[in-house]
Amino acid sequence: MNNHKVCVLIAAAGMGKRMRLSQNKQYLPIHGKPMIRHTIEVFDALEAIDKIILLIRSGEEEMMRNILNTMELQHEVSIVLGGDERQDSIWEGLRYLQDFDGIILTHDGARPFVTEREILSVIEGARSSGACCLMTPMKDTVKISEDGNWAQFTPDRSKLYAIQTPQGFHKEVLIHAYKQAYEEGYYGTDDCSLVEKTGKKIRLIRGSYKNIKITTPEDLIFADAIYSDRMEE
Ligand SMILES: Nc1ccn([C@@H]2O[C@H](COP(=O)(O)OP(=O)(O)OP(=O)(O)O)[C@@H](O)[C@H]2O)c(=O)n1
Ligand SMILES: C[C@](O)(CO)[C@H](O)COP(=O)(O)O
Repeated sequence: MNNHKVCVLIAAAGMGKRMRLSQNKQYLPIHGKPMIRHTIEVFDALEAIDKIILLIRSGEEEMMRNILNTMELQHEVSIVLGGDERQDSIWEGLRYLQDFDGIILTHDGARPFVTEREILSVIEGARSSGACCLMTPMKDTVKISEDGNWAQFTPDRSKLYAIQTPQGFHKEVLIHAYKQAYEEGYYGTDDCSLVEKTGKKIRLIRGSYKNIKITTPEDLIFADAIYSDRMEE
């Protein structure tokens, strides 16, 4: 698998409802540049990446093309329309990649602070294990509740990991998992959960607490701090 090509599917076709804005959060500025541009730049800088596919919302083609036109890209970036849920968007990317064979990375456009080192570790994990993702050990105590009002129980924190993207797969592993998920009507919040359901084990790779997903408004405060910290490194 060492010589196999690597393609990244960047999911940017969400609404960003939890940001409570009238626009898709992908275009919000972080230190003067749209969030999605930061994300694309990290992957574009890597020689280990062969293809970049951007999953976007219908109606946002011009906005995305304008951003790409202002960048000095090393890679050709293809734009593909996403679907209703994140899973549907990734599936559209997989359908677009029918002739591609190799390693597929999936990444959230809303995780602009991923590093080159983390991406390379996921490519290596995908090559050696077939399926992997970045994680960080849980820092908080987690409770299970059916209704959000009353706690049922507290899982053992030493066995809990917060899962991030990129997630990396041999293409056939991911395609098999997606087909099975759609047959079973299963929707997951990440790609690894679909692969787990096929019985395949997922390799967990230690990531960084800085690889946050911009999800709610206060994440922009953390984003500014992480960006400033990076500039000082
Ligand atoms: N139909 C969708 C839904 C989500 N995503 C992408 O998946 C990533 C992770 O999803 P999330 O943070 O939940 O983003 P949104 O769906 O945009 O946010 P919300 O759930 O608050 O609406 C984001 O980069 C988002 O653009 C996507 O490509 N297609
Ligand atoms: C894939 C993911 O980033 C893993 O943490 C996340 O689950 C996607 O975002 P969502 O908020 O769950 O849609």
